[in-house]
Amino acid sequence: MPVSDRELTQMFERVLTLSKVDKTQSVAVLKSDYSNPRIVRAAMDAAQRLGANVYGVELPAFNHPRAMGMDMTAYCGDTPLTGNLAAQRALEAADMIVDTMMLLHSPEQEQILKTGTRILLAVEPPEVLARIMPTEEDKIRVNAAAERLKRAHSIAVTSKAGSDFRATLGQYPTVTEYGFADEPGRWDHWPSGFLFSWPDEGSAEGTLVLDVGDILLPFKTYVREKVTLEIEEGFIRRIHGGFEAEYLRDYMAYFKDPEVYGISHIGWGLQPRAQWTAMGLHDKNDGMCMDARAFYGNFLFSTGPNTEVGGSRKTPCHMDIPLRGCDILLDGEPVVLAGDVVAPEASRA
Ligand SMILES: O=c1ccc(O)c[nH]1
Ligand SMILES: [Fe+2]
Repeated sequence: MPVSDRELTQMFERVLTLSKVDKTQSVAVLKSDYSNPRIVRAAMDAAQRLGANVYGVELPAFNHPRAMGMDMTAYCGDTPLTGNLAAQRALEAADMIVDTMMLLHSPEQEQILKTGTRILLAVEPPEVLARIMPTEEDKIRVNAAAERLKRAHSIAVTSKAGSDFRATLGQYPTVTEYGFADEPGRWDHWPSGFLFSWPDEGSAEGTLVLDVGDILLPFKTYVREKVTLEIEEGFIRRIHGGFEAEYLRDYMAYFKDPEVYGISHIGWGLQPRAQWTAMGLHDKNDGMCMDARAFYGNFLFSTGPNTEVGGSRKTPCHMDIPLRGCDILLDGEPVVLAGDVVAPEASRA
């Protein structure tokens, strides 16, 4: 249901407080032509009400002629910040950035975070921001799961639909998303509530079956007939099934870049307030549908870039694909069984 501007400002005050914004801090609000002006204004007002030094950085929109669709995750890597070193310096000067235009999966985001600046992404509709307000409990649960993922050497994912996927882990860090950026150099996304890492390069193997009801982002579609992905040495080698398989093959082939078939972040959802059904109640241009990435007990895998963790795969095509009903085992020990979180106990809602 609609959220008032006053409520949106109060929500930002809460989330910026969780992000340790106070009168000792400087906050840059990063925006572009397509930013939601209500979110920009609420972030500026809230940061100022918390006593921070606030400033705006506005970048002309970046349009790549080959990008399709309005979802900001559909074309990754180059952003309105790419090549604008003066603006990047202005952003690095801040203690914290509220990003209303999406730097995610860009090398510039990594460079900014390395200076100790915190970044909070906030691009979802205000109604979604309200329904999935971050809490300290979310952070405790996600971090409990991260303690387990950090020490995992292998992941195996199976499902009744026929998924039988494995990879080794350890080459890349564990990334947590709990909805506020409270530590130096931390990136987070409001709303969220999940965690992931990347498979060791070349180690992802097996089959992932998208069953009826699983989700394809940024298409924002629920799968209606099974799609089977065959993965060898870290890359998707074959995609077969019916219409959705053909659509996915055609979309990925459009980028004419072999790196689009690389497996990107893999992890699982821990947000009970995110709903599998929410995507069906929104238009395709209503944000990027974080409900689908964060819903409790999903197995979220993705394809394409690994720049977020210093990898060299900077391909613009990024698919986020959450599956339901999977078993996820780390070093042979279950964390999710049949789409329900079973361990660690402190991560269960
Ligand atoms: O929060 C996000 C959003 C998109 C993505 O690819 C990862 N995490
Ligand atoms: Fe992703």
